[in-house]
Amino acid sequence: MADDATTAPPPSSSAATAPLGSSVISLVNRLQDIFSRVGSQSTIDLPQVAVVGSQSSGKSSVLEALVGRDFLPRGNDICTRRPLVLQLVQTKRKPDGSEEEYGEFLHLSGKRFYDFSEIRREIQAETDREAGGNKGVSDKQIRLKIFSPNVLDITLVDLPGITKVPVGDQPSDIEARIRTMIMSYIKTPTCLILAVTPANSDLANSDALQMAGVADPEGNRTIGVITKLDIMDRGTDARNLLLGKVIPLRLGYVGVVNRSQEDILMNRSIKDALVAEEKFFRSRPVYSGLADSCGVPQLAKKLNQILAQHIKAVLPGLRARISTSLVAVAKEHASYGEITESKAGQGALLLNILSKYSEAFSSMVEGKNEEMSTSELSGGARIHYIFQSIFVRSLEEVDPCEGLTDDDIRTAIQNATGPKSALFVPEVPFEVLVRRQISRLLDPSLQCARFIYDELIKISHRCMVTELQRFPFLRKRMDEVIGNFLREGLEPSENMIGHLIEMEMDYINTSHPNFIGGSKALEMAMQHGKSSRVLPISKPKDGLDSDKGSASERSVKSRGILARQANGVVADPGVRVPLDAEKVVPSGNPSGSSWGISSIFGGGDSRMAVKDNTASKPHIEPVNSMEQSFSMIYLREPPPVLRPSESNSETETIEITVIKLLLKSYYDIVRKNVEDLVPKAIMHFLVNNTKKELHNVFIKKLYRDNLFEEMLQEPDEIATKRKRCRDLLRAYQQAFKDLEELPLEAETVERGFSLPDTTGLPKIHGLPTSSMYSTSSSGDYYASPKNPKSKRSSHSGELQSPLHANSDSNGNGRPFPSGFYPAVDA
Ligand SMILES: Nc1nc2c(ncn2[C@@H]2O[C@H](COP(=O)(O)OP(=O)(O)OP(=O)(O)O)[C@@H](O)[C@H]2O)c(=O)[nH]1
Repeated sequence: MADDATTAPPPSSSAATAPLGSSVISLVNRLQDIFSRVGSQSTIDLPQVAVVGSQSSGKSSVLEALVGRDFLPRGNDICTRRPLVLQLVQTKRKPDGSEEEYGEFLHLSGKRFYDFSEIRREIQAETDREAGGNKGVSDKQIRLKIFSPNVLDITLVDLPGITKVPVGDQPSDIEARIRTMIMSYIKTPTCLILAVTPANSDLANSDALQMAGVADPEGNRTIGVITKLDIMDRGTDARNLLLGKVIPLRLGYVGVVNRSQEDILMNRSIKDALVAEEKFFRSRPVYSGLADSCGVPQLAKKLNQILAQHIKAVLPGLRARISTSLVAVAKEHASYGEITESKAGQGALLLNILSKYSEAFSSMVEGKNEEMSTSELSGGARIHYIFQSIFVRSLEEVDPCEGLTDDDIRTAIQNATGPKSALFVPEVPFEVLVRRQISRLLDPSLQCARFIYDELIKISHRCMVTELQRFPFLRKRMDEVIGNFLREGLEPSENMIGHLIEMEMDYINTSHPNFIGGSKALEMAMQHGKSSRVLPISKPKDGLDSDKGSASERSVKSRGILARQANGVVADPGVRVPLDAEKVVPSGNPSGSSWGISSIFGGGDSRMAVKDNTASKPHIEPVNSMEQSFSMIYLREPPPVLRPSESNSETETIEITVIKLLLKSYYDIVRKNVEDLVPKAIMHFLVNNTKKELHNVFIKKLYRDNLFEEMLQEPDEIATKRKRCRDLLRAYQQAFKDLEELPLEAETVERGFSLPDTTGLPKIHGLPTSSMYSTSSSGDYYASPKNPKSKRSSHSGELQSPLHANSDSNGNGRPFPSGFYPAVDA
């Protein structure tokens, strides 16, 4: 009975010899514990095991013996005709300690098979459904899961045997088909190959070894299994085969004796079969000294060692992963900081945050931020970009005469002369027009300040994002304070910009050394006029409007460029103004010492010269006034809206050109000033002032005893996160420590020692490892059990499976459920 078994002495040596389940299960369980503690779903992927061999070589029997269950259809007439993928899934023991083992097919998902003979029947039925009832073979898998707390999460694959001659419904190329199917499984580098060859056939003709040799030429994952040692020809034995003297195999061979067809018919249990197997080897002196190559438990041990080796190989990767996560969790934990209860502590914390924030703000503006982006411009670099690439460039692109048509200029000129016919190109229209153009600089300058303000707001949002996550109230208050402060800083910058533009508009400094001056402008306009007469189609380089160039051709070659016609009256083309402008206008610059509008045209002297000349201007009479009429003369009504004369005299063209030249020249001076001073004003009043004063402002507004509590208030969510993070951190630290110890354990398993603490099994001694997968052993597999007639060995049911652990996770010996391993009274 089950209880008897718990107290029973160690089982017979065959059952106790490092069963595949026990030692590796313990390792895997510890790993899974580690993963579950850190909340990770990941686990290690164990390699799958596939059995290959020719038909009826005993593949299913080997697999069954390893699993310890009767559930596969076996027999001379019953073949494996579809790949059976058998997934062993470890389940948790129930809280009351009882356990449940069952099978479930993928094609009947949800239906649990607690009776394993029913599983066998379903495999047969499902095979027939797909492959037909007459020996047909299909590569469509049957997927079966066995759930048990005593198994390892491992996948075993039972494959159809290789046949040469088609029988029943089998196609003519049956051999090639089966080989392709087998190869698709065993070529996977993580597949362990059990190459099964019956001892009563020639090893040199072994299909299993031939295929395994192709799939695994290095022999790193192939174990040779020799079955049917019991039915070899009398006088022959498999000693040389097992020693690898016939065909050497890196991982060696294991000879097994499975149940014969007769045993199956007589319902001989696996357990009895294993006992019989042990007896067989013990009774054959020829196999003495080959302990590690004989018997199903030895095969299980070999697999054990390979799995342990595999686990050991993946451990460094797992450790690296845990270590990476550990660092990330530690960082996150640090970001939540510690809870500060005392007033003094809170004050210090707040002060620290405010100072750090102000420093971070300055660093970002100055480009000294440690976490500077390499993918885009940020902080101060964006400010520079706004000044230079947006503001300055946009101003440079502005045409000083934009929005000013020749008509506008003409109107301005005519308006400025008032009721008189002006004698000169007046300064007034220039001033009016230049002011109008300067005023256009105000908007982009204010806009520039706004842009910088926006940038500073953005910078402020990027400061201490992670650190302030835990203090959303403080963050909100800080955002308010800095927002207000920046707005306050924007005002003086905008005022300053307003003043700068007003200053420029208020005093038009025509004595500026870079200003072209009236005389020069006139000279250039004259040259321009001349050249446009010579080359009427050529466009002036300076981009000045030359559309009146051809008009000047039509007009009289008046030299009286400074003389004005009456508004709206077409001058007599025959009348000449005997004024040589070149004489009037000095070619050099006007004396720089003379300030004021009057100096546009080169100072008092030239002005006088103009006056003198204009004094000799002849009286201009309209042509029609010469006609005498005796009838009443009616004047036509003046129109309500008067436009300037449409006449395009050369004089006017030159005047317009002069005005444009003056405008452009002066506008350039102002533009340079604005380009220079606006960024300076913004930097001074907004940017630098914020940098300098931010910390003080924070202290003034936020550092108040009565506000500490409120501002350092953490949302519940942060407290929860901190706690979760702390727990996780501890779990990771423990996991990391545990993982450091595991390779030693894996090594123990690999060497064939059972684990001292969890398996509850007797130790198997003396299994030196000569190579990676070496299984050479001096352990005496055949050592007689001390008490062969123990209660446990008297179970008439199936023997404890080598793939099953015989202990629970606490290391206490625990029998398998009586349902599966029924105990029969001795
Ligand atoms: N005497 C004896 N019979 C064995 C041994 N191994 C297998 N048999 C018998 O050989 C027959 C075929 O065994 P299976 O385990 O079904 O062989 P298989 O390789 O799975 O067969 P297929 O799936 O048809 O390829 C069965 O009757 C088994 O009882 C053995 O070691 N000794």
